[in-house]
Amino acid sequence: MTFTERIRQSADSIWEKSHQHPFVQGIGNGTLDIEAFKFYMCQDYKYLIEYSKVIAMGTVLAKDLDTMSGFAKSLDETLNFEMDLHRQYAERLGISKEALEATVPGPVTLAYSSNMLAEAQKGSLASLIAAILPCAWSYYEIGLELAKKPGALEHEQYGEWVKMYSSDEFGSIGKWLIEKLDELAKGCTEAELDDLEAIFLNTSRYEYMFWDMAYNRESWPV
Ligand SMILES: Cc1ncc(C[n+]2csc(CCO)c2C)c(N)n1
Repeated sequence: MTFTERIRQSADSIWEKSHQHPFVQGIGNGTLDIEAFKFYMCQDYKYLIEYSKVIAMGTVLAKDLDTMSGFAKSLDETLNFEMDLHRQYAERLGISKEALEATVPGPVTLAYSSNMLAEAQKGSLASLIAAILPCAWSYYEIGLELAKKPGALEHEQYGEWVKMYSSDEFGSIGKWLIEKLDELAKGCTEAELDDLEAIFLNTSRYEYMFWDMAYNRESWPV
């Protein structure tokens, strides 16, 4: 079993809860309240800004040009492709560019992005990848699952979302990160692997919490 197969297996019960979450299911069958989706889009936009900074740190921590180049490509894709989806949705849903950018990150968004940045700052590329891998990987898994549902890809509101996250482009980012982490894991001690697994599990939990936060449109209590 590869290292990423091992951590995917230990995160299975968390990922299953994300797959079954009413927000995710609602995107797939088209019943999600559009107000929850708008809330999600705005929070996710702020999240992706911080995610982009983590990816940029990947280029700094990379030990070879190929890896630097992979992170640079992923940075470009996040800022100019994935975030374009959000900008287009915002326009269509009547959210101005200013309002999108002025979104105040809620507690889960802030905790999640701060945790990724903190793991990246520990200075090892393996920790950084363990902290971001569930993002790319779980969205691709969810995208592929939802794309199988009748009508999901053609849905007036959520079809574009399902199309983007089930696309080969997104799949290949996840696969690239999986390969990198498996390569790096070969040089790690068992204690280091346990640390990486814990980082991966925490991000998996935050992914679940992000769906839940969006579904409940949760912001600061005071
Ligand atoms: C909370 C949250 N988690 C994951 C993603 C998806 N995602 C983030 S970065 C990336 C890979 C390349 O850009 C993917 C697929 C998201 N949008 N929001």
